[in-house]
Amino acid sequence: MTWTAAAAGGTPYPSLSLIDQTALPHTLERLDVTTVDQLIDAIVRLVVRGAPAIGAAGGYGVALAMAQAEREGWGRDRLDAEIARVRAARPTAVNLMVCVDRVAARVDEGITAVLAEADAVVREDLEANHAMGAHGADWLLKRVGPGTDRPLRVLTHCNTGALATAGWGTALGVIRELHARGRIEAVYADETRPLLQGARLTAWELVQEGIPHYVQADGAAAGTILRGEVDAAIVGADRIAANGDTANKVGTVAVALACAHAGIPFMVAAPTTTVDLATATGDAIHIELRGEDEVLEWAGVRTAPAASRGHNPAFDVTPGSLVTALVTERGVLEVGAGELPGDRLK
Ligand SMILES: CSC[C@H]1O[C@H](OP(=O)(O)O)[C@H](O)[C@@H]1O
Repeated sequence: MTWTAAAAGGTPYPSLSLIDQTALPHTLERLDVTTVDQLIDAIVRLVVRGAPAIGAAGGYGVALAMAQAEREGWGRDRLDAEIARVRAARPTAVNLMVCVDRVAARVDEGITAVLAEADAVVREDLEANHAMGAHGADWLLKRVGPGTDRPLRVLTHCNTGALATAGWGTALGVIRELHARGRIEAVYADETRPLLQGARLTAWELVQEGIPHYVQADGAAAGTILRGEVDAAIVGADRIAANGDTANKVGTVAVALACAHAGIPFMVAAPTTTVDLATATGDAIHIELRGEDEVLEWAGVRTAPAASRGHNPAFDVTPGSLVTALVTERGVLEVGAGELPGDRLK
């Protein structure tokens, strides 16, 4: 995502340019937003998505609100209310709240300071992803096939790559690092119903990088794991509670349960901006319920009978006891073995 000041970009107003992830993998398009409403719509429609990416977009959203406030003559109360709307655009990924709060704290210093803080959020996330990739790869290579140089077969769920972050990725960042070290045999990418972030976005990123992979139905994941066809599962997170319970894309907890039964590592990779020590357990995490039509139709074509209702939680919570390894930019915690996020991660 890139910020363009009105003078520089030719747009009549300062704008935030976003890759439109709803158009991938077939077309690479950008959406330029200039208002708070347009940014919120882009977050809700998953034009921009992924916990760190919506956190970064939220940070720039503070600058967008300030520019709109100047154009439209808002007072400070209206500006604060509009920033709060950005903060609340999606409820589960704590990165959105953390990053908006961090950047909004500099509003009184003016838009240049706000943009500098939003840029810092992006820079730090990219640095965190590379650090996470190295920590995660180091841990996995010690744990799986120790003493051998055999490549790994890994499973991942949803999209946790450059599209979902400031770049490189979280779980997909670990996979990129393993590939760079010549240690990936194949990636099994869950398609990730209902919006297909895996089939559309993770597969697109893996193709860009030449990383061998298979797209599979979400329902195939447990069988793939129990048949011993993968060595580990690596997923992202949207909010990690103080006890290690982890909210992530719906379907993740099934992967964790299968890994536990098969005795293979279930790794969560997330920056410390995703750890929410103020939330004690996963029971307190607000799980976003999305529109019924996302599960009742595809590409605007109804797939279920007209009389059917849809149940569409966007996330589920994996108990910390099932998390073999939590990887952040600060290192690896073996949550399932009793190590907890706590202050060590802040
Ligand atoms: C790198 S965090 C990505 C995280 O966000 C995704 O959710 P969504 O596509 O709805 O934004 C999914 O839970 C991923 O693990």
